[in-house]
Amino acid sequence: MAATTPTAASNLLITKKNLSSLSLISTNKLPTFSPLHTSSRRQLFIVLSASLNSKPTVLVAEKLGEAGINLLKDFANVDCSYNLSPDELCTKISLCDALIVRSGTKVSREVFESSGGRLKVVGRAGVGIDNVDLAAATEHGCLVVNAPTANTIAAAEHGIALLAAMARNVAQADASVKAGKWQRNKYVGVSLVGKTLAVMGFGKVGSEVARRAKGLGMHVIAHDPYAPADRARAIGVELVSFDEALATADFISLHMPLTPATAKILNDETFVKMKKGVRIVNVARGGVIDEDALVRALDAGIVAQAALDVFTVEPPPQDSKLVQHERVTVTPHLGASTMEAQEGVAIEIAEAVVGALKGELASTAVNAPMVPAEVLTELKPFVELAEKLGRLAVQLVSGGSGVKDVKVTYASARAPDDLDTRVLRAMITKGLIEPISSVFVNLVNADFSAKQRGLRISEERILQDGSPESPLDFIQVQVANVESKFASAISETGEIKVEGRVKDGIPHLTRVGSFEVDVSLEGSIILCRQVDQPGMIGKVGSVLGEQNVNVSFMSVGRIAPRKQAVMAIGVDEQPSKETLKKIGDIPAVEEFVFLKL
Ligand SMILES: NC(=O)c1ccc[n+]([C@@H]2O[C@H](COP(=O)([O-])OP(=O)(O)OC[C@H]3O[C@@H](n4cnc5c(N)ncnc54)[C@H](O)[C@@H]3O)[C@@H](O)[C@H]2O)c1
Ligand SMILES: O=C(O)[C@H](O)COP(=O)(O)O
Repeated sequence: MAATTPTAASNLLITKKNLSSLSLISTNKLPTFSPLHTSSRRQLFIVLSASLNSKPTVLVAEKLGEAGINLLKDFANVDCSYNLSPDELCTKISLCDALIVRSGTKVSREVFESSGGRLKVVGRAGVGIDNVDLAAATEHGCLVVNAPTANTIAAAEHGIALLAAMARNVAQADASVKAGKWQRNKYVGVSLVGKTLAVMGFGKVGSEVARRAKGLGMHVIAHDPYAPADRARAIGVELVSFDEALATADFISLHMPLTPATAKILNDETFVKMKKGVRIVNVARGGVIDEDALVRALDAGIVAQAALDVFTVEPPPQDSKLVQHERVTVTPHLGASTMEAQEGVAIEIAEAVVGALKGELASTAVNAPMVPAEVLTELKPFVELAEKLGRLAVQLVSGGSGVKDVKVTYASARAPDDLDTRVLRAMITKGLIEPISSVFVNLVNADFSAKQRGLRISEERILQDGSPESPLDFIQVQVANVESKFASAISETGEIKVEGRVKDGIPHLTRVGSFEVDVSLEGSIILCRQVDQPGMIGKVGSVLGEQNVNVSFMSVGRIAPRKQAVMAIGVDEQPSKETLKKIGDIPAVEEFVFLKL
């Protein structure tokens, strides 16, 4: 009877029944464990795989500060090609590992599709990522990073510049003088001091604008459904409802991101709720204002003036009524355009892109879990453990049983709030999916890939007594409603169960089904169920030794003496089919499975 069932992951199942001849080999290899054997340990946060061997190529599609370009050049081939048409970008992208843009380049789904899987990182040299199709990036496993802090002050200063320039008609008066006129009465402005400014969006830029406006003697209120009231209070700003902000403000300054919820948030309906003669500044995104409605509100005298740095379509059409309106001051998206901000943004994005290309987890990732460096260092061995448990669990499923329901249990002495499991879940998902598919799973697309495959992953935390020094005691992965090619992997409750711990920084498999084992998760593993009797370790070890397969670790878990036992054997090399057959031929061996890590 044929004994092997090779799967997509080249696993081998040999059951005792299927074996014919028996041959015993003398023991010539003692089981050894080398905790220093780390050569097979893989980079944990691989965002890139192919480019690690050769210099990656970074396409810089918009002007970037020199310091950033130099940083990139130290690590990659840098192609600075500005003003590419969408077609040219799609053509070039298939040769690039990373792309860096500002707000002027649309990184559409077509760009990701055209990349043929090579594009691994998109760096947005700035804050707003509304020009990047994030869903498409995630589906293609492409990390998107931004530079969220370096241009904050520049944007806030530009907001204040527009506020003051608008109030004193600076742009209009300048144009008038240059046209040979001297209209001192026409350009009488309004004062800022004592006026109420409503900051809409109290994030990085909004709070800096608020701080500066207070310095100008303005009464500042803010609307932001997600901002903590104490942060606002700390700089003397009261958080109010949207309607209250509209009803009480003399000036409104917009600082929220463009999202489905904020698109055209200022529209015909909301303009009528404003104080007559309100003045509006927008350095956020053009799309948060219904621009036609703004023209109507200006003409109706509801809005006295507007100062706009951003537009729904950039550049706006030349004959735009809004841009040409005499009470509107415009700048061509200059919020981030200071020498200082552009150098800062360039360095911030170059470091993020190079880090991502090196396989490090970016702290400014937009479409992947952001894990602070110190947390990551602590979680690193558990991340490796998580992926390997996923790999083991899925390889234990017998062909034909679709994996749908996976339960992950994290046992820890830390309070749930102190343990961010997103990275661990992503790596378990990677382990579960990669051995049985051609999909490349990373932190970016793990949840998406699981959903695509109908894989439901539920998570449970067990709060343990003891010191919370280590983030986790053990991780358990259970696959429900499947059969196993290694019957002993099925627990008392009917699921495939594998459990692991980290010992001395090395991930270990510590339970299979109901059997306690202890094998370091390096190289590959043979699980073997046998009748517990003397000499078994030696017999299996000698079969492997004879074939020059190095055993790195061996452990035996048993129900009771002389009853059934499960032996877990770590091997550095992949044993041949003949070797595995010989193991199965050992009389006491009832079933065994070879699992690749
Ligand atoms: N003109 C420029 O050159 C320039 C430069 C920098 C930033 N920006 C833009 O400015 C905006 C703010 O940037 P940031 O760095 O301060 O971002 P941020 O994420 O720090 O702040 C955005 C704030 O908006 C809040 N918000 C979300 N939805 C809201 C809603 N419906 N109503 C009110 N507030 C809401 C968020 O809670 C957050 O506090 C972004 O759109 C960014 O793209 C423009
Ligand atoms: O979102 C941003 O960071 C600003 O809008 C700046 O965009 P820019 O990089 O195109 O100047």
